[in-house]
Amino acid sequence: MPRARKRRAPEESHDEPPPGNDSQTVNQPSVGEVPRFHPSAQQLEEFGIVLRDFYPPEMSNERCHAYTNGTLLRPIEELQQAYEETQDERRSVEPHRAVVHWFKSDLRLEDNRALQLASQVAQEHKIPLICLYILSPEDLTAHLCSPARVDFTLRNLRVLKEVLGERDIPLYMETQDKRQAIPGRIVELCQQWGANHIFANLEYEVDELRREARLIRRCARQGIKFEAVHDTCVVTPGALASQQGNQYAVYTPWYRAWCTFLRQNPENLEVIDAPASNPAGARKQLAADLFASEVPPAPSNKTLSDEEKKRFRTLYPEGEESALERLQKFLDSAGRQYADNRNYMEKQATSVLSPYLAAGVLSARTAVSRAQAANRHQLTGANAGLSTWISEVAWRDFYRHVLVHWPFICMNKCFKPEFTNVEWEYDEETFCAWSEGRTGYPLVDAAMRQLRHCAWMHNRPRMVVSSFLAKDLLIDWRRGERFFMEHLVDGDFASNHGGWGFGSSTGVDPQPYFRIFNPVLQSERFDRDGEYIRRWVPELRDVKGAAIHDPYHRGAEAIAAKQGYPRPIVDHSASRGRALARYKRALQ
Ligand SMILES: Cc1cc2nc3c(=O)[nH]c(=O)nc-3n(C[C@H](O)[C@H](O)[C@H](O)COP(=O)(O)OP(=O)(O)OC[C@H]3O[C@@H](n4cnc5c(N)ncnc54)[C@H](O)[C@@H]3O)c2cc1C
Repeated sequence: MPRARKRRAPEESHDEPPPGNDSQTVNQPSVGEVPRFHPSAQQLEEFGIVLRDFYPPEMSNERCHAYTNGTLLRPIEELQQAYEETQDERRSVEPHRAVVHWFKSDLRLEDNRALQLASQVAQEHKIPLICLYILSPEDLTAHLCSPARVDFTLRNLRVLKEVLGERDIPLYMETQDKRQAIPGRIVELCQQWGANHIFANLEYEVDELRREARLIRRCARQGIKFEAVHDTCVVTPGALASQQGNQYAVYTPWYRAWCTFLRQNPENLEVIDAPASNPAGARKQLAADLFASEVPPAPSNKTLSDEEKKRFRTLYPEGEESALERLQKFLDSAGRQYADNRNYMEKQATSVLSPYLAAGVLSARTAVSRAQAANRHQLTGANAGLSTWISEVAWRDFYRHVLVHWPFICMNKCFKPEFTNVEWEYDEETFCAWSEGRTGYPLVDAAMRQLRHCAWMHNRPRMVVSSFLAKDLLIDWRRGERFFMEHLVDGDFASNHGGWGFGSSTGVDPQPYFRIFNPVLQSERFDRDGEYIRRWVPELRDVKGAAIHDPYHRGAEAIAAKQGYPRPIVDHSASRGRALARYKRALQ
């Protein structure tokens, strides 16, 4: 972890309630030398992009640069500072009656670093391990967690409780309505259980890093040692630097460095053991209500219908056993042809492991380690399919490394802040047509309907629909980013932001903004026979041949119109010209 330098902690906390919902604060110059708010802040609030119940208005581009050039302290550095400030108190803490592991998005027993560390302390001191999960409806709302993702989490908690119980380890679960109350509640529970040690795996989003920094201090004041450790990435953020010592902003050289690092430090791919069972007497020693704890219900704004629950259970069965089985099956079969097939939507050629990786039911380390073993112990070379798949899992690491170094991307800003100056359209009707799959572009519509039905979408159309929203419709892409999070079962901040940065050309991708996907050509290339479209757009089921990709211009107008399929809402070449002009103007 980088050492924290003495710098200013930012005045605005992404975690604290905003200083008042006062639109007059927007556009005001800042206290100090860095302007606080961006001129379009009000618009972003009205279009539902910045959630002002939780966050301050959109920050100025100057503040983003202040994070980049190191004037403002990054959240990971605030965390490091908390560790340094409390090291004396922490050093003197001795284990007491129990050790706690706090589960967040690491819902598994196998290959879980913090859980194993907690287990080791418990075993060494012959005291029981207690596991904890806190559901925060406010966090789920602030972080735009989809009902499908909440349901998946709750289903996995049920399995976790069972498998932990087999090891006499209790999983205590509760709901905390106010997310600000979580650190205090954790301290309270540790005191109640006589636990002086608590472990958790780090999450790299801004709210979480700042919460953990506060928790380190709060615990230390109470004689409790809180350890938040790196686990979710195969290679820890900050471990890779360019020759100039900088964080990489481009994937290809970063990926080369990632492979080199793993070859030189193969222990990073060693899978970690599951926790040992609690001592035989743990069930008697611990309060009975710990073992009787029930999985909390989904908050009312995150519930699914019974039909949806059933559907998602079939599509994404819960539990790490299911995840490992899916992984192995993929590596043994489709994974070997992944390089050739992965872009074809109808081939089912990808692993669909993203829900498991996002919720931490499967660790990225296990995924890469097993793929490497299947690939004759190579990260690259040997089988092209498996090598390409490893490089895709690496994207997940890459976007987390980017998030840690440029934390403002987690605050409704893009990696290239100058692109927040693009004059976006804030048109609700057009946005609805896109989100409901009524744009008249069959591939876009099929993909959006797949998302609504499966809470998941294949990667290729994710790229197409994000580009379509940002470029063809010129709608502020951050609304699309939000919509994805609110609907995806695999919603993951870093990967989603990275994907939207790619689609809207506002992110780390080095390609210039004038790369604009043509949705019809993409459809012809990656859904050659139109099977994907026919599956998700029933209005076009009877359309034959190439007309499926663009029915109104290829002689299938009568069928499309009869079935009520909409005409294209924009003309691609005209909207392309409009996008190029707007992007160019923003940069000028
Ligand atoms: C606009 C947009 C939004 C996206 N939002 C998310 C998101 O919220 N959550 C998410 O997990 N992925 C997201 N992705 C990345 C990617 O589309 C999904 O990870 C992938 O489609 C999941 O399917 P799979 O598990 O079959 O992937 P596979 O092709 O089997 O890949 C294996 C794993 O590698 C990782 N991975 C693969 N491609 C990427 C990528 N481009 N970026 C980051 N990780 C990747 C995922 O964890 C995935 O499960 C997004 C991509 C775009 C373009």
